[in-house]
Amino acid sequence: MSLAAVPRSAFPARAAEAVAACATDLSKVYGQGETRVVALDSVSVEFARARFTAIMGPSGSGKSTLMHCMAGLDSVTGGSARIGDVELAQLNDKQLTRLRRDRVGFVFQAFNLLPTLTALENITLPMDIAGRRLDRERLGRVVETVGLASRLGHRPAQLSGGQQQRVAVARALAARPEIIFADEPTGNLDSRSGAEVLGFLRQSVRAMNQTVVMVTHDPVAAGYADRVVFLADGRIVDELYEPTADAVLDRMRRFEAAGRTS
Ligand SMILES: Nc1ncnc2c1ncn2[C@@H]1O[C@H](COP(=O)(O)OP(=O)(O)OP(=O)(O)O)[C@@H](O)[C@H]1O
Repeated sequence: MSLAAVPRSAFPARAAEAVAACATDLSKVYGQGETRVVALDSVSVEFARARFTAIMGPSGSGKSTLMHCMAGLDSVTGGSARIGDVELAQLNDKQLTRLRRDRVGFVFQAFNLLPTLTALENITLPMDIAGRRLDRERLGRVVETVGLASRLGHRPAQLSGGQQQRVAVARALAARPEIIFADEPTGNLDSRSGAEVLGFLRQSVRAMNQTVVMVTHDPVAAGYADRVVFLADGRIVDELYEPTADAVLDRMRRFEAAGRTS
């Protein structure tokens, strides 16, 4: 393929930034006939390495679908989703499972911890399952970063919601994934615990060069990111670098007003 034929991303990373993951003309359609929904409509976007990117947009705009397609949790209808140089559509189920296990970290709104395991066992579980050697230095650093050193022997029920989410963040970080996808990670937390978790995610980007992509409804949460991309009706409509919560809120209001008049 000639270079001219390579589709350029409509929302590329900044010039000097390496790309950790990207979508090119990515489409996702659910259902057919009367129940047909175009959840993603030709989305092109790059997610820069060692950066914290937030995905925002109104309910139903396609945020979770984009994240799920990029993370190999859902198949795409058209276009391409890549992690590094791996084209997800070309992987079979087994290869996708391995990619998610070895190269991707997840943080969900529900903390998804195993109740019978201690915090430490939850953190190391993915590596145990993968048969990977524990990187003790990394683990120590992660545990210190998320402030869990005194809680490692506790089970999830003995931890607050904020602490449980910190365990989930530590679990995602410990395996040193190429990219972490976080879906509303503060959705179940009070604002103080939420701020802590967001601070740790940001710290992992700054101190450990982690790449984080986070779906959120919350302009305050998006204010922790380096960049916000805005989705509306399955399309990326705008982006904001070095966002503040106020600037994000202002942009969201403008989209909502435009949506009401169009
Ligand atoms: N499994 C599915 N089957 C059918 N339609 C779906 C499915 N998942 C999502 N959709 C539809 O696709 C569109 C985008 O949904 P998605 O969950 O990605 O939006 P979202 O921006 O994450 O919304 P929210 O903020 O409410 O979580 C919506 O219209 C939704 O109803």
